[in-house]
Amino acid sequence: MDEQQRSTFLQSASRFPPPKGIKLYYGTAGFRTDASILQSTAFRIGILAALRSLKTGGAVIGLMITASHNKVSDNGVKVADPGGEMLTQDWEPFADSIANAPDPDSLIQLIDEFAKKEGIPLNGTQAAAILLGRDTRPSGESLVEAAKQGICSVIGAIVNDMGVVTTPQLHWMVRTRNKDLKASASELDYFDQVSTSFRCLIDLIPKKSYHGIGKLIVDCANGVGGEKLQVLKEKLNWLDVEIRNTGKQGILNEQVGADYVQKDKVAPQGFGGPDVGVRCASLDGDADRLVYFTIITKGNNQINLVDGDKILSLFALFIKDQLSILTDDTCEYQPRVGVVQTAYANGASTKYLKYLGLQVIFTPTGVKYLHEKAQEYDIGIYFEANGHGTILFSDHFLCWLEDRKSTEKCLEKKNAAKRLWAVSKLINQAVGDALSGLLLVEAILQHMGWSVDKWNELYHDLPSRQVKVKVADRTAIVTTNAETIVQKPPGIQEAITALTVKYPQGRCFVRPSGTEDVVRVYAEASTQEAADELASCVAKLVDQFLGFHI
Ligand SMILES: CC(=O)N[C@H]1[C@@H](OP(=O)(O)O)O[C@H](CO)[C@@H](O)[C@@H]1O
Ligand SMILES: [Mg+2]
Repeated sequence: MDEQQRSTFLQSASRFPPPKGIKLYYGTAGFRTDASILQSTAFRIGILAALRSLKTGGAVIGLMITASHNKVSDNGVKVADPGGEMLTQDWEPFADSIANAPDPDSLIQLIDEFAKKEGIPLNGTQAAAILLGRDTRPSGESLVEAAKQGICSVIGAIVNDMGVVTTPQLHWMVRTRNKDLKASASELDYFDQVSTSFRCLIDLIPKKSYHGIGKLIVDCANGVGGEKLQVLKEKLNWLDVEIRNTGKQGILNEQVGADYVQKDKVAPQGFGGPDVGVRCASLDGDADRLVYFTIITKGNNQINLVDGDKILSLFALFIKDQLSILTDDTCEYQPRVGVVQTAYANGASTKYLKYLGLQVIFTPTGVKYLHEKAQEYDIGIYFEANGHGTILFSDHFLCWLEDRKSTEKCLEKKNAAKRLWAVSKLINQAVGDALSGLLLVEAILQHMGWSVDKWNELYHDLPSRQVKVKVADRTAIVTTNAETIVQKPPGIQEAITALTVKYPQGRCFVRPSGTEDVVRVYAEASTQEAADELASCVAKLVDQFLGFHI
């Protein structure tokens, strides 16, 4: 790096000392911790984002300040790569090392070495471009400022602050700008694209099968999703949607939102007796997760949960139906469809998807793994049970589809092509997006004329239980086979298997969490009592092998 660059780094880095005695990690979803200790991380990851842009030939890179479904006092920093996907895993060790560099000199040395190794020019000759966004957390503003200072300390870097946006909106903007350099890819463009493609799907519903499906109530986790869904509601003149928990009164993610509803299997705050039987949905704090539910009876907040696995099944079914209208065995080109899940997917969902004739693949937990796998297909559909997921379409498939859409003579086939095209425009192909996912669910339910109960009947979830175990060192557990088998410490897998085979339809696995200091235990069996018992026995086993007493 040249002298001017070195002195610019030195001056700005001295204003952002790292927190003492704390080690930070770029985990499953970027850095995430108490907001009060993130200033230096935001600054340093600002630098990283600018370097990433330089490395990718000046492509637009995203930097999002959010801690998703965590409590309001937390915050986080994560980076979006040129395709709108998560930062490449190769750069995570560099992110860790600069976040933890003890002083400006060691920080500059790390940057210098890394830039040399990666062949990144640090002499101001090339421009870097960064899009910045944040969720509604009060700490967001000052962290955005810190990130801006980091970005601007790389000479020639340009930063564009998009303000308060959902995480998927920022990823979408990054992807769209890089795909089409002329595209403005503003928030308005996002709303235009999703509302136009949603309307297109509704207009393509065969009139004879059209039935109204009634009101929808959406819990917005008191986060950013509330104000954005309001924009869509107005744009679509969508009268049958009621938006709750918009953050005007309640606290972000406190007993509200998709994570709370999915993990605790209860209705969020602000929902009750009058909502029994109504189709309800929950977004998380930064609107990248979505689940549906219905309240079962008045007087308690028990719900029927319609989770990410069921959203995945609905999408897969619709796509398969449209593809089978469009192609037959004589077709030269047979698009490859892949469905990607993790071990947390309910066994009944996997069985259903296989019964549909679809190829189901498993990856380790974490969107980056699922997304990467889904990219290998013409149509790759992925979801985590917690409601994060999307559909990816290959360029080759989209070219073929565009041609079919315009040249197809048969109206039924032409309409199927138009529907798939609209899905590719509506769904956010950068990351899971609760708002575009919600519109796709709504369009498909209307297309099918299905109630939420009918949808939920696609298959019956196997009873399951998830528990967490605190251990001395969770990294002592090493897994393989998409986290379903424990390799280390020796002996534990044999003991888990011996317990699991005692339960009809039993399935159980353990893995260290990537976001919390715990080991997670997941168990499934034919009854709830059996699933609970299996989970609790295996949790005891984990404690015996790894607990604090050894
Ligand atoms: C069981 C579970 O829900 N795990 C979540 C959770 O990861 P853990 O590594 O299990 O802590 O947070 C990740 C990031 O949000 C999400 O991708 C993942 O699905
Ligand atoms: Mg989230």
